[in-house]
Amino acid sequence: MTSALFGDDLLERPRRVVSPGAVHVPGWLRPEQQSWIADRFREWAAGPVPLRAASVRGHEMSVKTVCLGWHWQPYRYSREATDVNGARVLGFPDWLVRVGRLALAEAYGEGEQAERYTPDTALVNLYDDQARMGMHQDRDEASREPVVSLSIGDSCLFRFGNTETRSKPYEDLVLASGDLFVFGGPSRLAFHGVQKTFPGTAPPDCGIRSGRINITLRVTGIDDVSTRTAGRGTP
Ligand SMILES: O=C(O)CCC(=O)C(=O)O
Ligand SMILES: [Fe+2]
Repeated sequence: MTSALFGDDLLERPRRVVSPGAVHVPGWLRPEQQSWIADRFREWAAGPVPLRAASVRGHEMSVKTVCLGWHWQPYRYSREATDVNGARVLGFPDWLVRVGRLALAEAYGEGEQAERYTPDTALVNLYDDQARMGMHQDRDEASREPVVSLSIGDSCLFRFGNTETRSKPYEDLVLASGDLFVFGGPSRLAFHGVQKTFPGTAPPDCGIRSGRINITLRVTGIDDVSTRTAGRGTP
């Protein structure tokens, strides 16, 4: 009873700086926010670019992804999903920019960095019970602004390592539904991956019954001016 009232689960999983610039905030999204985002996920997955497993060096990833703003494929960003169906990806919604700014303020404190943070792409991943993600760096962005990660649904075992190698030292932590994880600064290029999910752990009110959604907000650092003026005739 009191644990439901006073959130013992959150007391047991305190907010934590995992390494300099990498901050884990358990239970940051409220259940109604999680389930609202899960509804948006279903809209995004409906297209124009469907969820797809990206191919990395000829191997399909076990995770399925849909992108907003810019489409990611190994190892670049484009407006059109040329490796899927050629359609232009959905725009990056304003509310997600706001979420990104709130996330940075939560992780690093209020201030100019949080106010100015303007993510322009989101990689939205869906994990089924077997899916995992090998150790990698997020380094296809020209910008080194932080990555904001939001998790909804089943918990997972997340491995967060160092910037030099895929191997130790690293730390394994559980990312549960509603958790925020931000990595920037000296941890921006840390290797990380998802070892496994824990099927059946999605809370009943999170908006998905099974599986895990992870959203990473990023700043591509792509200068769009060349695209916009490519038609010439600009005075
Ligand atoms: O699912 C996660 O928590 C991490 C996802 C990730 O590392 C990525 O999309 O690059
Ligand atoms: Fe990543």
